[in-house]
Amino acid sequence: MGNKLPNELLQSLIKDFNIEQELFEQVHNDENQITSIRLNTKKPFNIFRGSKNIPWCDTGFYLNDRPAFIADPDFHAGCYYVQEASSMFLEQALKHSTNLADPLRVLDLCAAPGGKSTHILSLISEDSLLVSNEIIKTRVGTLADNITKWGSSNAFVTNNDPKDFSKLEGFFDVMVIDAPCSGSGMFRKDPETVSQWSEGNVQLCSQRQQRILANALPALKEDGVLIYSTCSYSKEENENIADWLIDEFTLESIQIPLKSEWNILETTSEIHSAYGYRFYPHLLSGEGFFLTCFRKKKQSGELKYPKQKPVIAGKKEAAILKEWLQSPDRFSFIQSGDDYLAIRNEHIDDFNLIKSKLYLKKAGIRLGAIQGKNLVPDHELAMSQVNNHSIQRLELSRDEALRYMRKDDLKVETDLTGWVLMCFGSHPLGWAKILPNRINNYYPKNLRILKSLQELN
Ligand SMILES: C[S@@+](CC[C@H](N)C(=O)[O-])C[C@H]1O[C@@H](n2cnc3c(N)ncnc32)[C@H](O)[C@@H]1O
Repeated sequence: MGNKLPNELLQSLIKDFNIEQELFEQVHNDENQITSIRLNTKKPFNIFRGSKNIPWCDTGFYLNDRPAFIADPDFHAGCYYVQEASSMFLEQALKHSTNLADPLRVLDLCAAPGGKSTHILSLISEDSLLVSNEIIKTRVGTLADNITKWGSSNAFVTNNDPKDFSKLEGFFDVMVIDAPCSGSGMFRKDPETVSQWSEGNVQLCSQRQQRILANALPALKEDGVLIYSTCSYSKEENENIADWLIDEFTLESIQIPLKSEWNILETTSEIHSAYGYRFYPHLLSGEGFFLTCFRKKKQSGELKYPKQKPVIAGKKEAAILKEWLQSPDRFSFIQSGDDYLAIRNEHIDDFNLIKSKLYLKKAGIRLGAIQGKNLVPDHELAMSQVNNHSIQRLELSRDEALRYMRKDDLKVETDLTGWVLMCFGSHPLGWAKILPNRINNYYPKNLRILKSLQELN
């Protein structure tokens, strides 16, 4: 049984949005949890039996029950992302506001742990760039790990305050701001949070949302698209923010076509009739969510690129690095400390610019360090969608895959020696160096599965 919902919130939802109180309260006492995942089309796998498509997301699926994801090697290989269904509506907003075939610069400003970022990466073209930012240092590592697992080569991960983005005036074509909020939309999933809700906190969140938006908006181009979302039901964090945005900035509201059977509610804000989209758990299979979308109508200042170029790998090093990529000519090799990064050629100037203005945690694909004439390959290269198909691969059973990711002693019959991609269902999990008498396991320590095999089975 969930906690009683805050009366002030209920009353405002009845008054402003005419919600059916009884059904809304009932669904918050329902103990059946919805589990949904989004597939990585670049890493196909046998999806769980009985999964049903989420109508507003081509790659989103509801699962019949909640499997132990940690015990599923496909999960660790980056074949899917476990994500709340309502928030996958981002796909409709992107499809209807932009041309996804164009090379776009996209900013996901409040990105950890990476649900929206991995979704964006599945939707944009390979020559588009995603800058995925998280302000909180302790959350940016998980964000980078999730993007590494997804395997895309066109993402940069930054760890900056939204105000730092004012240095990138007019840079982005699309800005996704999934803002920190009072979280009422998660009351059903996480009843513990009900007791933390207060009207005062809603006000604080609304002020913080305005600060974040005001700081970030200069970095959006003229005609660029802003997508703003929260997991709150409060009008102060949703429709009122839309009105405030139109008052403060020259923005035009974008309507997103809906199918009536989706049961998503279109709202309009009080002052400027900006469109908003509300998700209620008693009306659809998903948690509480709000999204609104705008086009910027005002010219931003012009951005100057720094003259200094990054350090490009020498010919000898490049020759070594090229061997590890499927289409090496699409990439430039950049030295970063002892390591080399593969950055898509079309993103080199952006890499240079962003590196000079922001704290860049990850960019492109980290290939590894060169020792003597050989590369010691990095985990990012193992997980990437662009590694060379001719790299040696060893297919593991589920049990072997779990042992490998636990970093247990592994004995597998194989004639392979040297660097090998340890795979499950043909998707790499990480590296091993196979010697005639033993296997050196290079699965990253920080990702190691800590549960015992018994607990995993
Ligand atoms: C709703 S969560 C983002 C979820 C993420 N977009 C996803 O889909 O996985 C909001 C994020 O905003 C970050 N955040 C908190 N305070 C912030 C601030 N003042 N400015 C920018 N981001 C902030 C939080 O750390 C959190 O990662």
